[in-house]
Amino acid sequence: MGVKRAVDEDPLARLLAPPPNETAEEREVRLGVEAEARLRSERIDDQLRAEKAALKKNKPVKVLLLGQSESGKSTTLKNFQLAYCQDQWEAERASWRMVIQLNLVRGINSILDLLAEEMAGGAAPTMGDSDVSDDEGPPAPRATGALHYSGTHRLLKLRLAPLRTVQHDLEMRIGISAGSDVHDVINSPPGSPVLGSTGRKQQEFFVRSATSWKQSHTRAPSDSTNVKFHDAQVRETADIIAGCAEDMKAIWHDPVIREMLSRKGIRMEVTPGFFLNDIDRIAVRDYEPTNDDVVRARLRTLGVQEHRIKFNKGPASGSEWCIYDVGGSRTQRMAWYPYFDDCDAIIFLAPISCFDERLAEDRRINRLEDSYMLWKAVVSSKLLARTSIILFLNKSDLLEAKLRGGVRVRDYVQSFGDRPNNLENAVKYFQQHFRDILRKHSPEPRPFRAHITSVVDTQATAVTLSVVEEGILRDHLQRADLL
Ligand SMILES: Nc1nc2c(ncn2[C@@H]2O[C@H](COP(=O)(O)OP(=O)(O)OP(=O)(O)O)[C@@H](O)[C@H]2O)c(=O)[nH]1
Ligand SMILES: [Mg+2]
Repeated sequence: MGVKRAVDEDPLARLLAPPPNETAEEREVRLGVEAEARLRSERIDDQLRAEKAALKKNKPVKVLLLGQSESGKSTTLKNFQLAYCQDQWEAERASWRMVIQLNLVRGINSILDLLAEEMAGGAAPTMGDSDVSDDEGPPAPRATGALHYSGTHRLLKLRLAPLRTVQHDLEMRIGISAGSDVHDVINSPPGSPVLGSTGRKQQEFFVRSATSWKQSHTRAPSDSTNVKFHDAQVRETADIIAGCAEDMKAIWHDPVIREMLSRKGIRMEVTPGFFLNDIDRIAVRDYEPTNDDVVRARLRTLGVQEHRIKFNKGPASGSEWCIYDVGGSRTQRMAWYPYFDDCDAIIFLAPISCFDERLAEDRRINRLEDSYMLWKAVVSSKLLARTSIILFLNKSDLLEAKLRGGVRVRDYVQSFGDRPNNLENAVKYFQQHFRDILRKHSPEPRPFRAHITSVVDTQATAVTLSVVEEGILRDHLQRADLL
């Protein structure tokens, strides 16, 4: 009765209602037509749903690599590229030669700078007077006796002078290829806890574009004169570096120089990106970078660089990912914000070996404290409340080397207390701190996903990445209502 009244009252329903004098035969035909129409409509709905799902599925997975400078973001990206973009990796490998040569030459030039300063009677070579003195930590043992710099040091300094020009040429070549200015304002060579803060104008090198400096090496030569000139430059650089090999080794292994570095609290042997233990292999005329060299090469990132990776194997096979590698120094962090929107996952790199180091860009800030602070900002962000966050407690190899070398965590992190000073305890302690921050500050409860990493170890990192990829993809599909 109710339906009848509704049909009577609704003009559209009245129009579509079956005729009152419909015969049984007509009714059967009408019902058949209606059933077919319903089926067709359902098929169209299914198709639309499938298309929408495919669209969502094909939407690239957006991943941000975050963390302070030198935390290992670009190195993590290289692990993705090595695993999934092999052709491109092979094509670009040779172009990294310039960067690796530059890393090595910069390492030597940094030592020469310090030596020149010492020989000119600059900063006294004691830990107490060095830049490291403003680090928190144990009172510096006073080094006894002045260091004696001999004629050999003077001679080595002179004979290695051509490396200044080599550094400049390499920076120009990489920088010009990238079409950008080549110097940063920060006075710190890579990875060094101390170098560069003595007021010297040794500046860290970066290029603005992620790819153009590599393309210049891989693209077809357009002008044969230019190509000849370029090849001659490459040969000349390799010749000079090879010619300096013995002197580079001599200065690097010199006991007085080692003592000078040690008194300044500089541990170049555990400083990534200097290649000082590889002089024999790299300072040769026909040097070809290995995969490992490329992974370890240091080129500072400026701004935010987008890299697209189409996965052809592994758990994420078939999906396309957009990975953003960002510059991590304090002045660059404002540039991250626009990328938070619509971001599927963040891989947050926290270098746990840095508990006794300070930021190159602000010597008042302990690097571990800076990582805690950044982590807190990321996990407490409302904008990122639905973003998967994965923590890499990175540089665990360097942490182990430091602890084995006798550096005590409790001298820098008082609350570490009397726990045994080994890798296992230190990692557990730092990890717990990151977990506590997440529990306390995440706007919604979210799982704490952490991995202990050393991203220069590509084999171990490949295993970690496959676990990470699977998790990120699952979250991505869940977020798109596809699971
Ligand atoms: N031994 C060791 N070295 C590492 C590790 N992760 C990164 N490195 C080295 O640390 C240096 C800095 O790494 P990058 O990946 O360039 O750091 P980043 O986070 O991209 O730094 P910015 O671009 O300045 O923000 C490089 O020389 C790397 O080879 C690690 O787990 N162990
Ligand atoms: Mg980087």
